[in-house]
Amino acid sequence: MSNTLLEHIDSPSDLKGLSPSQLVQLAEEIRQFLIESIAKTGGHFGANLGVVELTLALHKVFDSPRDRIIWDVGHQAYVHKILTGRKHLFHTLRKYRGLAGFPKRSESEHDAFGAGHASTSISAGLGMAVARDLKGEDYKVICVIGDGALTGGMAMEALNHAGHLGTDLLVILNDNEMSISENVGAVSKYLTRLRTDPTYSRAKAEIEQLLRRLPAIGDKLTKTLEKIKDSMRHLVVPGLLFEAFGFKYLGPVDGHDLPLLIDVFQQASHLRGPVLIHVATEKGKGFPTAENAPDKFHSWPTAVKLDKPPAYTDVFADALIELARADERIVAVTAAMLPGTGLSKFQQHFPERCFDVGIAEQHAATFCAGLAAAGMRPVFAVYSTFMQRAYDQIIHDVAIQKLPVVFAVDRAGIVGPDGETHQGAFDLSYLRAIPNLTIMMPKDENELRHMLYTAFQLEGPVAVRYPRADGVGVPLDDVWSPVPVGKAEVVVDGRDAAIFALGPMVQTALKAAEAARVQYGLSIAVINMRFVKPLDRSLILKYAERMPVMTLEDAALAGGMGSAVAEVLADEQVSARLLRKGLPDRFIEHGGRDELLRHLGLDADGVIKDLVAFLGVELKKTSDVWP
Ligand SMILES: Cc1ncc(C[n+]2csc(CCOP(=O)(O)OP(=O)(O)O)c2C)c(N)n1
Ligand SMILES: CC(=O)[C@@H](O)[C@H](O)COP(=O)(O)O
Ligand SMILES: [Mg+2]
Repeated sequence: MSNTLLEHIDSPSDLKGLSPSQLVQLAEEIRQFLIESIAKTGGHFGANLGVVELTLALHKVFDSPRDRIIWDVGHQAYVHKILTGRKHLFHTLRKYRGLAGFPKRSESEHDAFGAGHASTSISAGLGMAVARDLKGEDYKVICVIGDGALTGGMAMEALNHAGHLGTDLLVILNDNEMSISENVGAVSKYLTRLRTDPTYSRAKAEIEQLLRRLPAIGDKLTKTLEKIKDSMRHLVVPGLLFEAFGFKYLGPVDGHDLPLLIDVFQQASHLRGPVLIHVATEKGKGFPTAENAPDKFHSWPTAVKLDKPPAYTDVFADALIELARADERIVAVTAAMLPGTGLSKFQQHFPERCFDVGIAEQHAATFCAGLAAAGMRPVFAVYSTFMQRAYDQIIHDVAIQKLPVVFAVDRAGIVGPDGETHQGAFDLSYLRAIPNLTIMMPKDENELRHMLYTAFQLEGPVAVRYPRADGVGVPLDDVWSPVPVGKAEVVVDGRDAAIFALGPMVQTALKAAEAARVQYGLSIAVINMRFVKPLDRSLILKYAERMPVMTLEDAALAGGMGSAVAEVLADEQVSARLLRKGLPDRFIEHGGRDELLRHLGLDADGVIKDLVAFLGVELKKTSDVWP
């Protein structure tokens, strides 16, 4: 479809001259652009289709970048990026060195605040508003937050503080009644009532009756009255929750009626103090398949490859179902990530033993502590990056009390296209310091099953971490066998050097060791670490006292498994040669997982290069063959 208007939009100022009907046409062109582009690149889909009109109205009424527009989570900021001079980059969306999938201050002056994790926009916006006031500056701060992100406690903390300060702040609540799955919680129910409150519809009928009794009025006045009536909705059905927080509440407003949105945003721009506009939108708007299944189209669906090994997430879910069948104490908890963690499947089997708490990781962790304290065996399935939100709860509520909570840490290590905010880089570093915690990572999908089984046998908190990746295709045992706690596994013995590898890095180490044998005649031992806490200290010493040692992990070097090994050598006063390989001390940008691992030297080629350089001997390369 030729984008006649869209082709001429390179900055928000290009919107200023467009008529309401042209804006409506532009909305459709943008929708078509999104569908065609995301179908090719992948990425977040439903949320962006749902905010086409909202974003156009924002950039029509407000003056970015002078006025700050902050996107909560930021997965719905593609239209914002299209309107702010980046539409020509969309073929590089979430690709290495391409357009980021979330707002990024380094990418554009229009990206007022970076995002990726939910519920941060109001806090950030309030900070900017207070800075504006302190500096005597004059601009608007607008926070766009979804109904899902509003279930995050941080959003409530910020609403509370904003109401206390009373400064000028505009919050646009983009309510599509969806998180990734259907939204949950009392707030969500409240919002639905606001959208459908019978009080409103009764009052609306009374107003219509009154209008009908007025002397004949022109069509235009009726339309204007219609708009005023709709936007007067707040007088009839006040958003009591938001009014209690000190916000003026406007809405709910039809989030796909572009002229109405422009009217309401213009009205709101003259109001002082904190204002919340409740906008009702449809996730996936304009793409019927997504409208009918918004959870399936949160991200553009990836093609299912039938002949590939199962993903770690699926192996986890299937194993948990088997274990839960045998132990009714097992309950599963997620923070709004039912599909991503595989718990949707668990929920189908055990609906009464599966809890989606909303985007509330802190609550989820302590909710699990309470479940465990009362005799259940909870598992909190959570992405490594999102578990960062629950750090104090893991210490204060779970570990100090040595409660048997299993943390199924998915997306551990490099995740890829979601970039800096989502890489699961830090869980080893932040978990390892916590006493009473057991931390393990399987070398393949079969060992994941046994580790999960073992986790539920332990009388204390356990973290089992696994990557956003497919398994290696090993057969899955049909009997459980407990993994000996704190014991590593010698996969291949060797005499010239030893690679202590963690998780799927064991497969990488095996490839590198075999190549080193073929190309250089080296004999390299490969050890499957299995546990980062407790470590297999005796095995580490056995090798480190006899040969150079490399550690290999898909995790931050600072505080990771390699650091743990170094601590053992230091504690035991062993002067050994140790090379640690893992994620460097910087945030890792977006790109494909394997591509990023390659750039980081964490693929087999990178390992053998570093190993040869580390061993330092003039090695005679006998072959270029890669086994
Ligand atoms: C702290 C945190 N937990 C989980 C997620 C994963 N996540 C990304 S988008 C999303 C749902 C957001 O729902 P909403 O705010 O309503 O936005 P919508 O997609 O409906 O536009 C979730 C749970 C996240 N980004 N941050
Ligand atoms: C925006 C967000 O945080 C989620 O949508 C996340 O991108 C999902 O990641 P996965 O694709 O790994 O499930
Ligand atoms: Mg939503």
